[in-house]
Amino acid sequence: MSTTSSIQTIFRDHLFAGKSALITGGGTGIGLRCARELARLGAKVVLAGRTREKLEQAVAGISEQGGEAHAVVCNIREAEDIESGIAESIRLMGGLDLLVNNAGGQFPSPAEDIPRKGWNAVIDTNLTGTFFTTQEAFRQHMRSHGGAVVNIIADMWQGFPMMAHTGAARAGVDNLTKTLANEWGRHGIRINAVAPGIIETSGLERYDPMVRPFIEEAAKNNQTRRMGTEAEVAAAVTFLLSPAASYITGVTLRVDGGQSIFHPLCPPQGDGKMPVFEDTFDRVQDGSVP
Ligand SMILES: CCCCC/C=C/C(=O)SCCNC(=O)CCNC(=O)[C@H](O)C(C)(C)COP(=O)(O)OP(=O)(O)OC[C@H]1O[C@@H](n2cnc3c(N)ncnc32)[C@H](O)[C@@H]1OP(=O)(O)O
Ligand SMILES: NC(=O)C1=CN([C@@H]2O[C@H](COP(=O)(O)OP(=O)(O)OC[C@H]3O[C@@H](n4cnc5c(N)ncnc54)[C@H](OP(=O)(O)O)[C@@H]3O)[C@@H](O)[C@H]2O)C=CC1
Repeated sequence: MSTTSSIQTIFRDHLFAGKSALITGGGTGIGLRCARELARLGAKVVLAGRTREKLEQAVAGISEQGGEAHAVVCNIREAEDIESGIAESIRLMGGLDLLVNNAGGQFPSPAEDIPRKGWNAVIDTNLTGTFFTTQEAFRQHMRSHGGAVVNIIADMWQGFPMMAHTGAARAGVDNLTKTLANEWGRHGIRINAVAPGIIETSGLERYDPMVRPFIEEAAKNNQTRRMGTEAEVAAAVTFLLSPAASYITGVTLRVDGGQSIFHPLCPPQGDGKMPVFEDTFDRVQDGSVP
């Protein structure tokens, strides 16, 4: 079974024909899933990240299925990388209509133990990197051509215990989403965000395995009683980038099964009756469906 042909999408063929999309952190996980869907719908895509090998593998998968994809090595913690990465993306695709600020990460730690270098790494990636990537996209292309941006943040609405750094950074991006939507609407630019709950991705595997039981327990605290899928996040991103969202800017869409509305008077119960939206490809690969 193929990678892009088997993805679940509710969107029509050629929806993004003629459009150019840059997805940071596009080599893996949520970013790659968004890139696959955008390419499947006709967009040219650039996948940006720090690891060339991962990017090239992802590009090959999309290209095999007839999508147009390119890899751009770019560390969003480095100003020069952002400037040259955006320029290279525009050169490769002939424009930059859509930007998904998905690159990010953090490590679990009690607040009292977070070292300054670790704090700075997380803020530089998730807040500062997101801001300057967006600013550079604006300066080099979107100011004169318009566009649509989606920022990926997180469920930090009640704070983010054990991840104070990323909670602060993502709350900053939520606010930036509103500021930039106000400042740049006059240039024909829409800016929205998606706040995932706990999503089963390659990213979770990068944490110490000792953390996994806590993540699995936490993932039951929503009305679906499970983790979300990459397809469920990508569907929200694709919608916000699409013309169907042409009257939506400055909002954050929560894709968390209701995790962020947890209420102690009515905690989630039962086995989870809501159907999942996912790619059969993922389960075929891991052997869980025949
Ligand atoms: C209930 C759970 C919900 C979870 C919801 C969210 C899930 C996700 O977002 S998963 C997707 C993202 N993936 C990740 O977050 C995992 C990857 N994380 C990282 O790569 C790191 O944590 C990073 C964000 C700090 C980036 O690392 P890197 O670029 O490699 O940065 P440095 O090596 O320069 O590290 C700088 C500095 O950061 C401190 N540090 C890094 N990791 C840890 C750690 N595990 N524990 C404590 N401190 C850490 C440390 O100070 C590092 O400096 P040095 O000690 O000099 O290396
Ligand atoms: N999975 C989840 O439960 C949740 C995830 N999120 C967020 O969603 C986004 C995607 O995560 P997910 O797909 O799960 O995990 P991944 O770890 O698979 O994705 C993160 C991507 O970001 C890239 N990246 C990290 N740092 C940088 C950097 N400095 N410059 C450029 N690229 C970078 C990584 O590639 P490389 O290391 O090669 O650069 C990787 O491709 C992240 O922002 C994550 O924090 C939010 C809430 C929940």
